[in-house]
Amino acid sequence: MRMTLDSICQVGFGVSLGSLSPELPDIPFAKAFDTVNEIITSRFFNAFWRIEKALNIGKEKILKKEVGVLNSFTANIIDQRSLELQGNNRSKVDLLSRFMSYNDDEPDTFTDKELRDAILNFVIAGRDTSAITLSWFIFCICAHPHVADMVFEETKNVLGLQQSTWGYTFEEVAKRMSYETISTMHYLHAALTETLRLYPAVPRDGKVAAGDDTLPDGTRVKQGDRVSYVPYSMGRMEFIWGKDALTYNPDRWLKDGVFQPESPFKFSAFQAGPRICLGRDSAYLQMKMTAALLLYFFRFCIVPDHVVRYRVMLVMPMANGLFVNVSPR
Ligand code: HEM
Repeated sequence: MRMTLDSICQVGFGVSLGSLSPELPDIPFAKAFDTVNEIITSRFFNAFWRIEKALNIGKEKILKKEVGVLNSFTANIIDQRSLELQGNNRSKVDLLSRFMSYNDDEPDTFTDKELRDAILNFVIAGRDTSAITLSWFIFCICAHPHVADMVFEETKNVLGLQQSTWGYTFEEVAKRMSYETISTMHYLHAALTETLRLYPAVPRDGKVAAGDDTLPDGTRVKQGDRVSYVPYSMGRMEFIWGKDALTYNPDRWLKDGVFQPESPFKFSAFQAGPRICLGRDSAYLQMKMTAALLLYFFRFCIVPDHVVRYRVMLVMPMANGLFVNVSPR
């Protein structure tokens, strides 16, 4: 979570949070973000949240305070960036700067509130999803150590490294990674995709019908009806994936060693259609770089008796975290 938070803050709005620095500092923004996420999810199970909100009591009181922390964090970034842009400092290439540059051509294209929502949207879209997927990936390779060995071999071959990892630093290996080298790591791509099939970071996604419609199977939907699709269930259905639907098998995605994508209407972890995840390629890039580095240098093994369970939220984290023993290769 710290790594993906630092990464999305840098790419999204050019801010270096440093939450992954060696002392692992408490970041108030990250804490507030988690609390807000959790309380908003709990509203689904609490019929009285509107009353609590009106009276400013219980969790709703905490929510109000933590939303204040998020708002002042984002307001500071927007103010700072406005000053830089007024001073004609256009060196930043982050997403927020790009949104704000639209206001140059047409003032007020985006209000500060819309910019704030864009920032938070990128954090929620980019932080938990990739971090959770990497946790489930480590879980899967612990259960299937031959997959970790295959990723090690692929990383070694694609990046031109030696069998023995001792001669290299993390930085040296990371520097050999580029769009080109990463895009030829087909086995790792398959192993991550297989993880998302069985453990989709967004396990269920709800929609509200904008108008009356009929689904392909003839089901009538009225305007305002809620419809959900459930990638978690779809990823485990035998009639979609075959008899071995419950088996973790990256090879199902490969033909002659080359990754074969499936229709997003079959593999729905990133949604499908015009509103498909905008960050999919960026997520794969980040997850592949991280996974390749980790599996090149280390072996992972789940701590004996540690119970791994999912937790039902908007995303699908592990209820008790993932405790692993890590040893050098
Ligand atoms: C494993 C990682 C990821 C998964 C599984 C994932 C999944 C999804 C899903 C299911 C949606 C559709 C949500 C909905 O409309 O109901 C979505 C939308 C979106 N995602 Fe991702 N995502 C991931 C990573 C990222 C990253 C890293 C970013 C940003 C850099 C990102 C940016 C977005 C954005 C902006 C949307 C909204 C697109 C739109 O509404 O047009 N995602 N993602």
